[in-house]
Amino acid sequence: MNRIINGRVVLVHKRMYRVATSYGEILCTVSGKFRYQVLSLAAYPAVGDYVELELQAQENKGVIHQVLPRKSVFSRHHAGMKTDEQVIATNIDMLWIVTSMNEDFNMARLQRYVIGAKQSGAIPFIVLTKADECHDIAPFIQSLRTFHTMDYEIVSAINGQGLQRLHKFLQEGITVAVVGSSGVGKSTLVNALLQQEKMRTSEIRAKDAMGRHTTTHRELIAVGQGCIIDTPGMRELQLWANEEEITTNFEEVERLSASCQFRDCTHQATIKGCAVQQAIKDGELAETQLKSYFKMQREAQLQMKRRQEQERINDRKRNKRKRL
Ligand SMILES: Nc1nc2c(ncn2[C@@H]2O[C@H](COP(=O)(O)OP(=O)(O)OP(=O)(O)O)[C@@H](O)[C@H]2O)c(=O)[nH]1
Ligand SMILES: [Zn+2]
Repeated sequence: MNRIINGRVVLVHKRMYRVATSYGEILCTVSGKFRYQVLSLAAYPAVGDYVELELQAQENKGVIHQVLPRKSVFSRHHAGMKTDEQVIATNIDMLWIVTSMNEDFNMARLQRYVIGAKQSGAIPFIVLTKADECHDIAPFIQSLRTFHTMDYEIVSAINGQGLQRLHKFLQEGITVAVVGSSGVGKSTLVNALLQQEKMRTSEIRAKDAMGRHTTTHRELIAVGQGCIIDTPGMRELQLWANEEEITTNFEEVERLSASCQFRDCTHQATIKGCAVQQAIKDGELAETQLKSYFKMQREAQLQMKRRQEQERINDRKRNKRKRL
């Protein structure tokens, strides 16, 4: 009987998984039984997952038997396809939504990431990059007012601005996923954080199955006391079909809620001091816009519930098979 151990997935490459364990990094596949029992692509191991694996007699090889329940999931969906969920990172505490302060800055895209982040169960945080090249940061900060409840940091990987403050988030047991469009500076930022620790990044950056360094695949790396998951730039982060409309309404309601009397205001008609309801009375906001906002929130909750239900079904199936 081979030894069964726990580990955490640090890199996924095709159907190979690199897993960090107390025995070092083990290159794994999933067991035949896992493949047979798995109900959706989203249930396969993803970066950040804690897994149970069986060490093979052959050195540094293993077989994954089980993915342990996920505490948070950042995923991307394809419009019109219910089951097509692509898991980007799991078990994350904080999501750094990275965007550069230049012509690539795109509010609609940023909002999509914020909505996705809120859905994931991790705390969203905005990182504005390339401060060294930006002559006027004011308009970018101004745009962020939309997300009144969210914190942000202005950084530069070139002159080191803001890096120390980001580094402080990397406490023991904390996992941060870095997301954002291609070219905004995610990998450069992660490298800069590592360099601040005076570590040789070449040794830390994960290698693929052939031993080559790779930047095209997601990876989890130890930084400070915590972990960072660097994700590849996503060309699009599709959440819902009528996104345009949803994000506009989202922006409106979020902006107005900054003036609500209570920070956790639910914007119902019966609530005192609600700026959103006031705006409806004043004719500044259409009731349908608020309805659309509520609908989006319900959908997000539903998605969360579906995921939890799926976990339960998977668990039950696994237990049943164990008894057979
Ligand atoms: N001036 C300046 N350039 C930066 C900074 N950070 C990154 N860059 C440049 O921006 C380009 C893209 O940086 P990457 O780190 O590869 O971007 P990424 O977000 O990881 O991109 P993907 O891997 O495609 O998702 C590179 O040419 C970097 O040198 C910064 O703080 N200041
Ligand atoms: Zn309100």
